[in-house]
Amino acid sequence: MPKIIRLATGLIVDPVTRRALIVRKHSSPIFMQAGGKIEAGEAAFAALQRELTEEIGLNITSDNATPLGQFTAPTANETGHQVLAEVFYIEHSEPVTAQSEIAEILWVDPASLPDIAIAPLSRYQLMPIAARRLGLK
Ligand SMILES: Nc1nc2c([nH]c(=O)n2[C@@H]2O[C@H](COP(=O)(O)OP(=O)(O)OP(=O)(O)O)[C@@H](O)[C@H]2O)c(=O)[nH]1
Repeated sequence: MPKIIRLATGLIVDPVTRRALIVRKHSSPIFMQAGGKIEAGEAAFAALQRELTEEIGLNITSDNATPLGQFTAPTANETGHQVLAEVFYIEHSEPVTAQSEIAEILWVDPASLPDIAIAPLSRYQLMPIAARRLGLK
């Protein structure tokens, strides 16, 4: 049976520069959405608030995060497993800073991704949404 990992992730975009944010953790060579696992009994939005503060020092409220719904994709790091992600769209035009578990932050053109390893959820599902919403496609 494939394992399902429940995540809360942010599709964070800068509407001024028309770029989308992806991050890489020290533990992985693959770029992906900021966010992480939803803990038992935790609401998806609360999980995302906790993860974004921990990872990039970004504090979100329900006023600046719009739910996009649930998305599934193969996991980035473990073969044969799936992520089930609750995704929130967040417009943010201020600098963000990588906190302890994050090795790198990248603002990318979602319509023309750089030649780097990017998790399936980001590459095939969320970057196309960002590109459309930013008027790039
Ligand atoms: N955060 C995040 N994780 C993703 C994405 N796509 C994807 O396959 N994953 C996978 O989902 C899992 C999430 O783990 P995580 O390490 O981000 O979660 P976490 O912060 O709660 O980790 P922890 O268990 O070390 O506390 C990893 O296996 C990761 O590779 C994505 O876009 N964002």
